Amino acid sequence: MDDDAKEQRNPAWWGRRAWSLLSAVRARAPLVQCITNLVSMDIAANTLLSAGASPAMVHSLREVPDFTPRCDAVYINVGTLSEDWLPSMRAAASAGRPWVLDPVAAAASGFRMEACLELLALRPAVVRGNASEILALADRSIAASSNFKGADSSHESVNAIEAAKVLSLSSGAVIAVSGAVDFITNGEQVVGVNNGVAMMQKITATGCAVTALIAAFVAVEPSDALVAAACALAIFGLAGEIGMESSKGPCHSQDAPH
Ligand SMILES: Nc1ncnc2c1ncn2[C@@H]1O[C@H](COP(=O)(O)OP(=O)(O)OP(=O)(O)O)[C@@H](O)[C@H]1O
Ligand SMILES: Cc1ncsc1CCO
Ligand SMILES: [Mg+2]
Repeated sequence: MDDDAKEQRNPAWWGRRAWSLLSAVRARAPLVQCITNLVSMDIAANTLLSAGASPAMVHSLREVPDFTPRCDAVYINVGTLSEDWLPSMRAAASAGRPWVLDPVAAAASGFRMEACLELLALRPAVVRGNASEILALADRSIAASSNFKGADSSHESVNAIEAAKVLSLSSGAVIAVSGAVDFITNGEQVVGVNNGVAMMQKITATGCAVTALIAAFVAVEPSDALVAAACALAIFGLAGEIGMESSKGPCHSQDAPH
């Protein structure tokens, strides 16, 4: 192992990298075009703004030729995919900007799976999904799994590490699997991020929001998507930990005041 790889095993190195990339986002305010699902638009835009980036929810095919080349990164999310939006996704992914894919519920239908695989062939810098989504992209037979939960994961992230490595090597993208521990791989190295709180699964589109943040980090560190993705996931997880300290979380019916 060379000196740089040894240094990367040091948690202090990761802390410094995460802080320096967040500082770069704040200083440069990268413009991130988001073609994302209707559920996630607010939380993704607010996540980008809170980190210092500039979000733009621009999804018309007619705007892509003018707008996408001016962006620092592109974020594409298939959560509420329709036939109308797929051409915009294809065009924005092909515009020569670094881009990041969120394959929400990839196994939900043949249409969605084909769209994800087609987009994957357009060379995203990073794909961030939950364990079920990454497993399904790596092996379509997982799509037939009986405990399929749509946009939610029915698998643990640790059980998708090998699939993520295979998918990374076959696609050329860095693959990030979110969960109790987030795992990020370029097919050889695997980095684990242990931040976050379980409550984040109970807020819709937190996964979509962190993928948007990954796009902002890729915008300021396009030459090292593995580090960009891992640092974005760590910062987002830390934000969740800080939020947990001041929040009581969602109110279940048995806890509600009578
Ligand atoms: N058990 C857990 N403990 C700590 N953090 C978690 C846990 N589960 C998820 N997270 C964090 O929550 C965020 C969203 O990850 P998750 O895997 O739930 O995404 P997702 O299923 O794609 O979400 P969505 O589709 O709602 O956007 C990530 O930052 C992840 O690290
Ligand atoms: C609930 C849901 N359905 C489609 S996208 C989305 C947001 C979480 O992925
Ligand atoms: Mg998701």
